[in-house]
Amino acid sequence: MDALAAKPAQKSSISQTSPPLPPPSHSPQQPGPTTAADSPVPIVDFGGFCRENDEQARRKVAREIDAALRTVGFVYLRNHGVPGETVDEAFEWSKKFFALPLATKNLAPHPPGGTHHRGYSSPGLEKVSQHTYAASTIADLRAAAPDVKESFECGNETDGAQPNIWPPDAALPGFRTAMMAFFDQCSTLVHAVLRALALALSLDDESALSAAHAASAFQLRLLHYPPVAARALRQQAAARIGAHSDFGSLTLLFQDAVGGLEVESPPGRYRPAPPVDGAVLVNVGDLLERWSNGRWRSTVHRVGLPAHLREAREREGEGEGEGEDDMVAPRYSLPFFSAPDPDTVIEALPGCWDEANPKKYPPVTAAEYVNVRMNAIY
Ligand SMILES: O=C(O)CCC(=O)C(=O)O
Ligand SMILES: [Fe+2]
Repeated sequence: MDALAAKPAQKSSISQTSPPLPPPSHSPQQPGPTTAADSPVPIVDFGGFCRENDEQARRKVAREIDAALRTVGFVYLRNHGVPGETVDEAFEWSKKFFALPLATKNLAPHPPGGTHHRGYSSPGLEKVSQHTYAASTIADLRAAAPDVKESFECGNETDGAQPNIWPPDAALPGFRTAMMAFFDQCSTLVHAVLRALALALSLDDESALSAAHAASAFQLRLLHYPPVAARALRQQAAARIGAHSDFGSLTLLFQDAVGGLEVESPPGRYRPAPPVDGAVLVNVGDLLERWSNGRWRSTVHRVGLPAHLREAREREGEGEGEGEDDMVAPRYSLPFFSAPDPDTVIEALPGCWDEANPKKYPPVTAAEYVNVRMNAIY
């Protein structure tokens, strides 16, 4: 199947007869319990959504996720259904992959350009940015503050538009099978969260959003941020991942214990989104923000100095202090990006617009939008 081949764009037939669910009883400005003292990201127990016969519990979860995505654009889900051992194993495989010699990793090279996003990218190949720049500008940005990371991308084995690029099986036997098993678990979770979002909007068909992702042409990314001098991150001579928003609909993020992820919420202020034991972080991408007519926020985020190191520094004052030359521990994370099927026309969903709140964005197909963004980062 050629998922990105130009099929005629199909009009969305997603419909809704009742208004979206009302927000939860706590104010949307304070959408529920959060984790670190200064983290704005709420924690929701997703287990209730999986209780098929408990409509009240399912609606409560849908309302809580809706409230979090409307305010912060990020939410932690507990009891998300991806077994803890599976997540741990995925991290182990990622560590084994990145521990291979560079020459072996380069046997699965990421192709040049941004349209075939698979395989291994060595440190410095990708510079994530929020905007579409000319190639020379991207080169300048990279030289000024390189993203100190390496990555491996893989997708659905059925995605003919972007075939996977694996290292030879003998280099890491079992890697491919394990990655695809993890991929399937993550896909299942994305489809479940999409059902919760459809319920939040009171769409007639709870599977309408999930159905618009029927091809599951998603992307699993293994990320390794090697140790880096705290000073370089502080002085912005290097970045782990620069400030950006994601392109697609929903991103799942599993992170190790190191920390350093920050979300820009409220606008103009970065606050931590630290690892939460047993929870997955879920965030909205640009296409879902457009599709929801801005109801759900695609929030800018970045990875830099872990909060405890920044706090220590603040306590020491701004001068050259102890720990200035410290190395920040290596960090591993596993983002999983979903996007609607390429020919899906992204325009305001029912329940997300009316006369008082008209459609904000012109329609665009998922493929058109993602291609513009992808070409800006390689
Ligand atoms: O490594 C992380 O925690 C974040 C990664 C991320 O934001 C991305 O790959 O888009
Ligand atoms: Fe991201």
